[in-house]
Order: sequence, then structure tokens, then C-alpha cells
Amino acid sequence: MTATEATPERPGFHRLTLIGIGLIGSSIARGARARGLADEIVISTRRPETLERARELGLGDVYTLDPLEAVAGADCVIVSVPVGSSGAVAEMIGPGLAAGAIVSDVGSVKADVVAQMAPHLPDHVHFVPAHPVAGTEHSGPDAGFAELFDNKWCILTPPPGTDPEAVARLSAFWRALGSKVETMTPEHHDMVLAITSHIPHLIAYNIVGTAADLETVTESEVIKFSAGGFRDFTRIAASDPTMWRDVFLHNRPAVLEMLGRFIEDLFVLQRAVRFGDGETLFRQFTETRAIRRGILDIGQDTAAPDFGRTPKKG
Ligand SMILES: NC(=O)C1=CN([C@@H]2O[C@H](COP(=O)(O)OP(=O)(O)OC[C@H]3O[C@@H](n4cnc5c(N)ncnc54)[C@H](O)[C@@H]3O)[C@@H](O)[C@H]2O)C=CC1
Ligand SMILES: O=C(O)C(=O)Cc1ccc(O)cc1
Repeated sequence: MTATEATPERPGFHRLTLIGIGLIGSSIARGARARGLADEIVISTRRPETLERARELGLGDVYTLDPLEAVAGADCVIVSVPVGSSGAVAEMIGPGLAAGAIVSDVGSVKADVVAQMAPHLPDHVHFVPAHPVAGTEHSGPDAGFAELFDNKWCILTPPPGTDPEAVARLSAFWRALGSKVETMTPEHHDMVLAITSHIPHLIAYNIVGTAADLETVTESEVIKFSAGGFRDFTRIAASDPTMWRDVFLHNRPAVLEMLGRFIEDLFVLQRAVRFGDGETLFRQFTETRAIRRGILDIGQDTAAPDFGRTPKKG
């Protein structure tokens, strides 16, 4: 397939450049290769060891540490680095981007990433930020797999005035990778993801930390008796520290808003426990059970952070 032949029915790119080749970048590479979505895949990353590993795994066709060389002649560039590095990467690649290229990312945060990247991108490219709501607690090029995006959402947040054809081409690419695509504003994305993904990760990091402190008192009991719920939290709390540090540093307003609401609601439950208010507890648990059943009924469970359901890969 060539770039000129690509249509929403026959999606794909001529030269697809992936900057960053960890869990998400390498899953895109594997998926694009498996589904014939690029004539050529160019891979660039910051560390020579990671690039060498990508080469050993055969993830692409061209490998370079030079981001400018990587983006030359690319009709699509996808940046898959921790969100705190998005601006620096955009600054490096900006001068080398070809006219008409689609530039995208996969960051878990959108408003701040758009603010970091947009000033460095020339007017002659189409900037279509994206977030595949699909992942695992693993990271690095070995962790990716071609099916990661199957039946998962990919959210696009194109700035107002973005060429609809570029949005359609990137949507078609993500659909061909297996995703369901939805478009929204970056600000709305950040609020939704704060409560559905970012706060759950913060809670997991916190509860495992609290339990680890207890463990020093009770020796190995926390691990020994850890039943379903806690084990699932430990999976989430094993997620990459750099990536998650960046998410919390770059989605502060939405995370603080949702954390405030969460803490208020937690106090209500704490009060109910303290005063033996079984009615409040029962009502709350009944409501949340109905929400879970509703999610399963409409087949949307893959869209939510899935504490423990994703099979371990890589
Ligand atoms: N891990 C997950 O479950 C998901 C992650 N995301 C987003 O995807 C992005 C990448 O995450 P992962 O692939 O999980 O991370 P990862 O840690 O597996 O890979 C990150 C890659 O970026 C490279 N890198 C870091 N800084 C760089 C720089 N300045 N220039 C070039 N390369 C650089 C690293 O060497 C590595 O290859 C993040 O923005 C994250 O928020 C989105 C959906 C799910
Ligand atoms: O591993 C899990 O359960 C996840 O929640 C993966 C994940 C992490 C970050 C995202 O932005 C999207 C999905």
C-alpha cells in the first residue's frame, strides 16, 4: 500500500515513524506490521540499548537515534514517550516534519500534551493527538503485543480547525489496529480519565504503600493472605513510575478535582462505618453494583481500567 492509495477503507501510511518504542510504541509497530498498515516503519528512541532491543525484536525497518532523520519523509509520526517528554520531543522533530504529515501521540493526558507540543509543530503538518485507552502494568519494547488495542477505545482530541481528512485517516488507522475511536476535547478527556484511570492508579499506589508499611509490623501476612482485591491493586501499583509520575504532574487540575470528590465520598463511607449506618453502606454498594452490571451489559468493560483482567503479556 502507498500513502496515496490509503483511504478510510484501506487505511495505512507509507512511512510511519514511531518516536519511543516502549509498551505502546512497540504495540503499534507490531499491530501495524501484522495488519499491513505501513509500507515502512521507522523507529527512533533516546537510549541506544532500547533501539538495539527494538532491532533485535524486528519491530521496524529503519532504526535511528536521530529524531530529525527519523521523521524525514514520514506521512505519520506517532510520539509514544512519557507525557513529560512530549514537548522536548516535539521541539526536536518540528524542523524535520514533512508537509502534510500527520503528527500524533498516545499520552494518557491530553490538554497539557497539546500545550507542550503544538508550539513546536510547523503549520504544514496536521496535529491529531490521541490516547489509546489500552495498556498493562508492563513497559519497554518487549512488553508490547499486536492485539493490545483490540476492542479498546482510542480517544482523539483534534484541535478546532484540524483537517477532517487527517482526523479520518488517523481514525481509520486506529480502527485497523482494532480500536473503537471517539473524539472529544482535551479538557473533557482529562476529566474522564482522571476518575476512570488516574485516580484508580493513585489509590492502588497508596493502598499498596499503606499495606507495605503494615507488613513491616506483621511480617509477611499482607502478602500471605492477600486475596483477590489486594492482589489486583498490586498489579496496578507495579505500573511504570516515570510514566505515572508524569501523568500526575501533567493532569493536576483534573486529578485534584476528582480526588477532592473522591475524598468527600470516602468520608461519607467512613462516617457510615463509624456510626454503624448500614443503610448508607447498603445503598452505596447496591448503586455501584448496578453500575458494574450496566458496564458489562453494554459490553463496555474493556473501556475502563481493568483491575486484574488484562492477561499478562511480554
Ligand atoms: N503503559 C500504558 O498502559 C499506557 C501508556 N500510555 C501512554 O503512552 C506513553 C508511553 O508509555 P509506555 O509505552 O507505556 O512507556 P514505556 O516506558 O514502555 O516506553 C516509553 C518509551 O519512550 C522512550 N523515551 C522516553 N523519553 C524519550 C525521549 N525524550 N525521546 C525519545 N524517546 C523517549 C523510552 O526509551 C521508551 O522507549 C505515555 O505517554 C503513556 O502515558 C497510553 C496508554 C496506556
Ligand atoms: O493496566 C491497566 O489496567 C491500565 O489501566 C492500563 C492503562 C494505563 C494508562 C492508560 O492511559 C490507559 C490504560
